[in-house]
Amino acid sequence: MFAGVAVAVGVGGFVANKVIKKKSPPADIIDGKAIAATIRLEIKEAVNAMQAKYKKAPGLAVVIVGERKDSQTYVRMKRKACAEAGIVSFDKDMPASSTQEEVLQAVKDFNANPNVHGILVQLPLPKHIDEQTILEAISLSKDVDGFHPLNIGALAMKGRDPLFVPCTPKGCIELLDRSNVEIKGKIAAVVGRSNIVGMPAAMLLQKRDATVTIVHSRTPGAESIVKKADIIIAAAGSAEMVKGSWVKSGAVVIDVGTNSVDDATKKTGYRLVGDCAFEEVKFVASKITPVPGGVGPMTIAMLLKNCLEGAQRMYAP
Ligand SMILES: Nc1nc2c(c(=O)[nH]1)N[C@@H](CN(C=O)c1ccc(C(=O)N[C@@H](CCC(=O)O)C(=O)O)cc1)CN2
Ligand SMILES: [Mg+2]
Repeated sequence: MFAGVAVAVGVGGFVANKVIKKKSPPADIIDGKAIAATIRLEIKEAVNAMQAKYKKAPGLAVVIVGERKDSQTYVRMKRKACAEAGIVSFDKDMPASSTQEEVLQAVKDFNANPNVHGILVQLPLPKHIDEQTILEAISLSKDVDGFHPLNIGALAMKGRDPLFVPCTPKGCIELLDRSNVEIKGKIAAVVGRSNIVGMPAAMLLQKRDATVTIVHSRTPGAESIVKKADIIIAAAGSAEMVKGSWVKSGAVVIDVGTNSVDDATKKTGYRLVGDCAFEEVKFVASKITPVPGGVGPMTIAMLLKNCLEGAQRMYAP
């Protein structure tokens, strides 16, 4: 944001009024990587306490179908995070040619395994597999991704709480809470309406007494709606879509996007950018998450938290 400051400038006895455009100071950075690291330590302590008391560790089944590089990276990160927290991971790596029946069977086997407290199927699945059918086969009490329609339904209802809340939206709320951002009574805009982020994020904000608008690709005047928001969750999956001009001065911006864009200056040939034009938005917002290092690490921390909570419900209901 630019603040117009009128100053008197003297030049060789000549004084003129000149407006100097002064940039607002940049937003505070919400350090998701650091917050996630703190949460992962908290989880590790709780896992140790569970071991000491019940001689049991939480178990997480991680199912991946196919060889997508990004999915393999996320699954590797999840398994490493489990190991560090003392959560036992049960691996099921299946070829892209697996049939829907084979994936269903893997889920059913994990449903029946008493040492498994959480089951996640990495998304997206290969095209020939019906995602919804697989997600609905996961036992409600092990649905650590929170994608089962009954968990989503409870999230949508007043007076009901789901057994599990989807990890990325849960991470967004945790970032707001741990950054002392009040949600109650605030105007919020969620950009994007996906089942795994936008829609549940909107429901969570509403449950916390924010007034929420979901903006999506068919929303007329999206910019002017977003500009009214005190809290913006950008989850459209579109690189740098939310410009500085879309953001109200002082708004808090949570950027869920992880879009890779070509960058010849990088060894990898690409870099990650969010759904917000960070270099513009940071001069308008009061707080903002970076990409990478914002919401992404929280997704994994919340997965561990959900798995721990699932195990705690089984041993100490
Ligand atoms: N079953 C699920 N599938 C998918 C989910 C999910 O929650 N459950 N979410 C996404 C991918 N995802 C986890 O699975 C995920 C995405 C990004 C990150 C992350 O830490 N990103 C880092 C950058 C990592 C990099 O360098 O590539 C960051 O933002 O700092 C973690 C998890 C889709 N599928
Ligand atoms: Mg499909």
